[in-house]
Amino acid sequence: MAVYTAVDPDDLAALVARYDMGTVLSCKGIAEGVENSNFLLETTAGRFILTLYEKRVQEDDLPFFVDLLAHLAASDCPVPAMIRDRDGIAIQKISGRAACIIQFLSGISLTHPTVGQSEATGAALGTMHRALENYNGARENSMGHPYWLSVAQATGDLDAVMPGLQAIVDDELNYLGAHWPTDLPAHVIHADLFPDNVLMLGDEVTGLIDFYFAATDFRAYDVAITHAAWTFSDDGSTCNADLARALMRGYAREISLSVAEIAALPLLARGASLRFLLTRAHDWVHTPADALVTRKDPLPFLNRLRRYKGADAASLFAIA
Ligand SMILES: Nc1ncnc2c1ncn2[C@@H]1O[C@H](COP(=O)(O)OP(=O)(O)O)[C@@H](O)[C@H]1O
Ligand SMILES: N[C@@H](CCOP(=O)(O)O)C(=O)O
Repeated sequence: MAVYTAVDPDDLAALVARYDMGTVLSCKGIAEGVENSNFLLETTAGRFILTLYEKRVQEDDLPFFVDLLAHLAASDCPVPAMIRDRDGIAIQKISGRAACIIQFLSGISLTHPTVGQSEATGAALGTMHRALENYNGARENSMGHPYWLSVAQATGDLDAVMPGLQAIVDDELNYLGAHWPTDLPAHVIHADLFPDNVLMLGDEVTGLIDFYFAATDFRAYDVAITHAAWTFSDDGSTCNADLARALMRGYAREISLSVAEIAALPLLARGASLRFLLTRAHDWVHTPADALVTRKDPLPFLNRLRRYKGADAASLFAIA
């Protein structure tokens, strides 16, 4: 369960009173997620999500996220609104944290997607990218190479996760630093489209959520992240070719990646694997003992990294 910060009932009642959403009936911590504190808030007007922003979300970035979600909703993407109070304010404060009340979307967070769900998600990612091609907003990727370096330089953390991990990560950082592309098509991307951030009913995508890592980066990097997140066994050792083809097929219905983008996918997927390996490794060592959260195992992303380094990695991105 991800609840790092508790909410006082009187403070919550005062917050809800700022909105036209009746009065509080219940507010329960949500089991999924690792980044922010999330609550299912029920009022006499319905269900909402209350999110308190924790360490990796900067308060200054919140207006960008409010605008991004409004842009995507206006482009018919199934994203939740960050709801404004009677004074037009979406970004609030509670328990000393920046917080938002967010539209509740129906659908189920997936753990083990089917081929049909993978294809639908590829298409939803492509539709979202088309909606973002001409979006004016921009945000530097706070989870990009400088962040990777900062985690790798935190003495002892990586070898505390697994002896020898530091050397593997250092080698990979050197390789990716020397070979990372510079001129692929870029715009704001989701950058964390894991199965638990896609709500689905059957094969229909009913919600794309959790945009708090959204940033300006290569669209093909978003495809690589989604590939890494959706198409592997739990331990990260095996890529399921059916899920991978379905994801790529769905995306290709909406966007034709260029030859250069397709060629870059294995390398970008190595970067994606390193990014989640490093954030998970950092959290493995540093998550407070009293936080109500289930830490995520970093090592399945080391296994993905190994798979994407394989000589046949390009075949993992085939469409048919
Ligand atoms: N707008 C929403 N509608 C319905 N459920 C949501 C919504 N936002 C979050 N959730 C639920 O809360 C869980 C955690 O949210 P998420 O944003 O992924 O957390 P974190 O910010 O920690 O990454 C999701 O897996 C989902 O079950
Ligand atoms: N998706 C990332 C970290 C964020 O997880 P979330 O469940 O809070 O969206 C990972 O799996 O490492």
